[in-house]
Formats: sequence, structure tokens, C-alpha cells
Amino acid sequence: MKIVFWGGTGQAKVLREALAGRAELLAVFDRRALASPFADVPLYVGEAGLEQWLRERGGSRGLHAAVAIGGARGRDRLARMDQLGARGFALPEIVHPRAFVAADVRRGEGCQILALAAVCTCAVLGRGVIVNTRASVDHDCVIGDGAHIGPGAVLAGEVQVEAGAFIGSGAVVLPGRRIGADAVVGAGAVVTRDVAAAGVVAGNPARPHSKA
Ligand SMILES: CC(=O)SCCNC(=O)CCNC(=O)[C@H](O)C(C)(C)COP(=O)(O)OP(=O)(O)OC[C@H]1O[C@@H](n2cnc3c(N)ncnc32)[C@H](O)[C@@H]1OP(=O)(O)O
Repeated sequence: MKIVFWGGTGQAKVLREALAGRAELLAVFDRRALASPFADVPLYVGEAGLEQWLRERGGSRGLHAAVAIGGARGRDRLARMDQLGARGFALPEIVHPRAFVAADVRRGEGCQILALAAVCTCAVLGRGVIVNTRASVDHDCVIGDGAHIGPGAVLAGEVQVEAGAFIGSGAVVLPGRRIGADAVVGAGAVVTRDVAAAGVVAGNPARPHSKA
């Protein structure tokens, strides 16, 4: 598969490694004028850079794209997926060969499931979801579009994570809890109660977090 990435930072490096030997990376795009993260792949800046590249190449026919935007920026990832899809790129899922994904897991386009992650039976992943390195999504979890389950986070069974939410590294969410849309769960938090939409929680047990 021939692929381009939108996003030229750490997530791009991780995605390329996840695809090693299975895809040819042709170009990286970013809204900022960054140095390319790869010595052998050029970085083009912004929409204008993408347009120029497509003109030179003669279009997006047969090409794939992945959006390498992580952190709490799930809405940005989804918006960029929409733009690339509208330009004719296919948006494949990227599953690291050393991730475990149960055969019955349903997942939307453009999901990214990284090394040593586990996604267990009857889980449902929306569009553009990231299950990051060594994260665990247990049985019957439902993860909304654009949500990001951070490195090493653990979702017990039947957890619901709504669209755009971000679960920080190493957080634990107890069975059946609901994390509202666009909420942020801090690194290492232990979530014992539901989290409201757009809420930010941290600590053990997790409590609403505000800047000091
Ligand atoms: C591969 C990858 O890297 S994927 C990306 C993974 N990224 C993460 O997991 C990051 C998750 N984000 C966090 O945990 C953040 O710190 C948040 C969202 C909880 C808080 O962010 P901010 O409000 O910007 O926190 P800020 O850094 O200003 O710290 C404010 C206070 O909260 C404390 N704090 C920050 N994060 C946490 C946390 N996770 N748990 C407990 N306390 C925390 C800080 O120590 C600070 O306390 P102080 O004022 O007494 O020194």
C-alpha cells in the first residue's frame, strides 16, 4: 500500500514503524513548517503543500492516508480525515502486527491500534480511534469516534468512551464507567465514577482537575 501521513511529529514515527514492510510512505504533510521526521520522506506544508503534491503526482487515485495527530486532538484528527477522504484518499486502519485484536471487534475507518495493545471481544471502536502502545480495551467497551486511549491505559469491561475523549497514559477506568465526549482523563488516574462531557479529571480516585 502507498500511503501519506498528515502530521509530522511523534505519531508519524510510530505509525511508520507499525506499517514497516507493509506500506510505502510517500509524503508527510503538516500545517506547520516542520522538518520532516524522516530523512527519506519530504514534508509539505499545509493545504497548499498537499495541493501542489497532488498536482505533481496526478491525483490521489490508489493512495491511502493516515492522520498522525495524537494527544487530546481527536476532533482535529477526524476533521483532517474528512478532508483527506474528500480528496479521494482511502483511510485504512493501521494495526501493529504485535497488537491483539479479537476477531469480532467492530472498528471504524482509520483506527490506529499500536504495539502490544489489546482490544478484546465484543469491543466497538469508532472512526479514527487510537488505541496506543500497550493500552488495553476490554470486553464490550464502546469507544466513540476520534477518542484516544493513551499508552498503557486500561479500560475494564463495558466502559464507554464518547467521541473525542482522551484517556491519558496509564489511567485505569473501572468496569462500566462512562467517559463523556471530549473529556480528558489525566495520566495515571483511576476513574471510579462517570466523567462528564468535556470534564478533566486526574488522581486516584479521579477527581475534577483544574489548573493550580
Ligand atoms: C505516546 C504519547 O505520548 S501519547 C500522549 C500521552 N499523554 C498523556 O498521557 C498526558 C495526559 N495529560 C495529563 O495527565 C495532564 O497533566 C492533565 C490533562 C491531567 C492536566 O494538564 P494541565 O492542566 O496542563 O496540568 P499542568 O501540567 O498545568 O499541572 C497542573 C497541576 O496538576 C498536576 N497534575 C498534572 N497532571 C496530573 C496527573 N495526571 N495526575 C495528578 N496530578 C497531575 C501537576 O503536578 C500540577 O500540580 P501543581 O500545581 O501542584 O504542581
